[in-house]
Amino acid sequence: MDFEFRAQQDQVRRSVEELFDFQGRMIGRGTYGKVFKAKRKDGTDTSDYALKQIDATGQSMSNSAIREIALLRELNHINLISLQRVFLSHVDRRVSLLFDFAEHDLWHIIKYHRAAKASKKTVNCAPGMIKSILYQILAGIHYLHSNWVLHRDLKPANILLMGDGAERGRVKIGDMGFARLFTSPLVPLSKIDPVVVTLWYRSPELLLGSHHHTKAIDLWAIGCILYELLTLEPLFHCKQDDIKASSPFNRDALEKIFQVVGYPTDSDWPGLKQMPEYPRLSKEGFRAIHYGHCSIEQWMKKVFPNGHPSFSLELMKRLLTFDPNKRITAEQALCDPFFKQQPLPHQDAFYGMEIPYGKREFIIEDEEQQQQQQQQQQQQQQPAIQPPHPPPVEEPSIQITQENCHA
Ligand SMILES: Cc1ccc(-n2nc(C(C)(C)C)cc2NC(=O)NCCCNC(=O)OC(C)(C)C)cc1
Repeated sequence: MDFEFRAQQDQVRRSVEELFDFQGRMIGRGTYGKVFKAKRKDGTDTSDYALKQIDATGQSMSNSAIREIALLRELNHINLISLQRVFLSHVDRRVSLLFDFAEHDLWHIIKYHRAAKASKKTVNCAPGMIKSILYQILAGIHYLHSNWVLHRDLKPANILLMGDGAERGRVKIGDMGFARLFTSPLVPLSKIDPVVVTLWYRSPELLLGSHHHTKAIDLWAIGCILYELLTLEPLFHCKQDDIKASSPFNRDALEKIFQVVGYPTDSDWPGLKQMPEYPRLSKEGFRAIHYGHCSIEQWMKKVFPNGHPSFSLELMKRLLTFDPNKRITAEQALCDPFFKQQPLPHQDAFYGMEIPYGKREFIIEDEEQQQQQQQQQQQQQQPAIQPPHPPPVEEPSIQITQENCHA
């Protein structure tokens, strides 16, 4: 080791604590460690950052930190969260990753609209909001897939949206990892932590034991997210299976999928009979005749008898296609006529509307205050009335450019 060089480096290297203010501003946590809302101390820039502190004590933690750094430093797309800096502290063996900060995410946005719907409060959303969000998710996933990176865990909590500022209403796809149970089991996990291992976005091939993660698995999840944005209900809402579920087969999730999409015929999905868990389907009593009348058309007609401006049945059917080999790709989806119809997908998903969603709340560490925080969150189920925002600056909507859409 070049001790002189090391000593010299230690002199100039500024620790993350010296450069950033983040104490007491925890906004997320998981098995990896914690996420703080951070701001530069020297005021050179006033923007907020998400500081992810990984306790790289265990071997697995440092491996995942290395994987996250190695992956993210290779990726660069406006619809993916970006890694700004890495801080290694030898003293406390801690790795700190600095990301751009996203004020909102689809888990909180959907939760807000569900609470508003339940309390009969109307919330005015811009008509093109869902189309813009869907387009931006597809653009980010298309970039990932063209770099042979799969997401594997797309769900609302991993779809972040930038708040007011230069990137207002821009989708940033992230991966928040697994949640760790800190709080008392009193409050159901799905109420306090958006990041829950859930089966709701899992494709039929995974539920039937496929061992290969493919790009098609991400597109299935996008189909489920689109449905949930439109109806505020998860499409395949099944009981939260315990995380340690041994076999991938989940009867509740498959039942839900068949009720909505129908039961796949041999011509729909020639590979069905080869799926590892296929024998369990007939063993557990699943029969095609039970779902004869079920189809997405019939299901969506029930949900939207008069149709919906931000909904394309064709695109949803192509996303929720049983056979992964027939499922639409992100590239094909970006070229769907839906995105060429008015309203065109705007680069600001919140264009033409005020942002009604609250800001991220700080998580208080110790136990007794935690109870207090949960009670506070329960009371705040009612959407808070937000201060008026200046109307958005006129911006060009996303043009369907060549790089996005290879027709
Ligand atoms: C081990 C590992 C963990 C995460 C990732 N990963 N992968 C991706 C892509 C490929 C989807 C862009 C992104 C990440 N990492 C993250 O998104 N890290 C979290 C970013 C900061 N956290 C954050 O913003 O959290 C709140 C609670 C404020 C929403 C990679 C590897």
